[in-house]
Amino acid sequence: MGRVGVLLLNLGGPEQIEDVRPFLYNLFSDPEIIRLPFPWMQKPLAWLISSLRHKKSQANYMEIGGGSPLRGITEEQAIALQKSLQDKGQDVQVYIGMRYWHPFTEEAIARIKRDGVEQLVILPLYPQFSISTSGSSFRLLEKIWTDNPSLAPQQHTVIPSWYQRPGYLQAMAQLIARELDGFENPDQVHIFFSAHGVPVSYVEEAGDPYQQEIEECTRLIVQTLNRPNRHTLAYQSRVGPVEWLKPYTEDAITELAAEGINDLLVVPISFVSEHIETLQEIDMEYREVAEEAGIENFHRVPALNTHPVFIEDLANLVVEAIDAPPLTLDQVMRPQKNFKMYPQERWEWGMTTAAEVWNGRLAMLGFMGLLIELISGHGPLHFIGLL
Ligand SMILES: C=CC1=C(C)c2cc3[nH]c(cc4nc(cc5[nH]c(cc1n2)c(C)c5CCC(=O)O)C(CCC(=O)O)=C4C)c(C)c3C=C
Ligand SMILES: [Fe+2]
Ligand SMILES: [Fe+2]
Repeated sequence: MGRVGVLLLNLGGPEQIEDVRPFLYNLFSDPEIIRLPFPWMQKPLAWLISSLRHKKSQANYMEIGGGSPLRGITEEQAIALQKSLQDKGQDVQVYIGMRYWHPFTEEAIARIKRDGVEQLVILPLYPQFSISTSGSSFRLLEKIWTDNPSLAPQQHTVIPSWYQRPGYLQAMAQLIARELDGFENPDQVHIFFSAHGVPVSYVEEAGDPYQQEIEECTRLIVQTLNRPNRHTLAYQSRVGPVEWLKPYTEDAITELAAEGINDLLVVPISFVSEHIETLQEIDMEYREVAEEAGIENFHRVPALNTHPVFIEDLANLVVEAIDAPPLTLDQVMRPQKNFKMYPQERWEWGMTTAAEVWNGRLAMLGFMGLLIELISGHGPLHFIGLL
């Protein structure tokens, strides 16, 4: 066996307040985050959204100290994983490839090439697969290696998702049990699983398995926890005007409060590190929603970060992947290529789904034109004197 490397894939986050705008630009430039019919629209729209959103986003990052802790935590996870692999007799180098901020995936691939890694294990730090997260990073890797085949390692294997791993489930159950036992009446606490949302169209039109994996993951954590508490699953962090997976976290919290729930324990489940959505959105925004709705005791389970049971399980997962027959990017991405993706749809006449989608697209184009005109002060409506 040649030199082995592990590539940890993650989202990345702005490290300082000035990074927020270019970070948002990178995020919205990703066609897996905003699915548009024409590639040429992607960059102008990314520029527009990052320009309109960055102030609000910066204010949120200011509330957690001016930047995302994601890079630091991911680096600690990489060090802990490498150590755990060494303890198992595996001489493996661990790399980090972020999708939207430093260290970028491209940088990681250059280092992997320079170090002469021959066999690469690709491990996303997202327990559940989504087109918008792991899928996006896989697509980027595919592109890097297609554009420059000399950068590809001799052999690679992909771990698409791993939410059903026993160590991950045990670590989550341990953290939940510890928080439950901090309440006065642990059995009366309502456990509230809050997953990052995605637009409904990802699941219903593009075939994203994310919702199904989140539901299954919640079921397995509850089973592993083996406590009598009631629980709810809801989706947070909605962005933009389209419909996202429901119930929305804020609505579900308000409904539970109306039912008379007094003790709520929030469990973030789509991400294994502390980040803006746990530290600001849950700890500040949703806490306020809950308290205003009458919930007296609002607690949150910390993210796994470098929980030893979790890291040990990741190391076992890597060892198993090294020994198993490889699962290539092509094999993992092939089912996605058969999904109904917007730009590849075939046209049929009448009020078909495709017609509705095109109505939506044209309306969106008009809306974008209007926004650009409102911001720039130039355009056809100004020309004919309507603005
Ligand atoms: C599994 C986790 C995540 C999914 C699924 C996901 C989908 C998704 N996200 C956006 C838009 C934004 N995400 C932002 C930050 C962000 N997203 C995730 C995770 C998932 N996203 C994380 C961990 C972070 C935070 C990184 C950090 O800085 O700590 C942001 C920026 C923050 C903000 O302005 O609110 C946006 C915007 C979409 C549109 C989407 C699915 C289509
Ligand atoms: Fe996100
Ligand atoms: Fe948010």
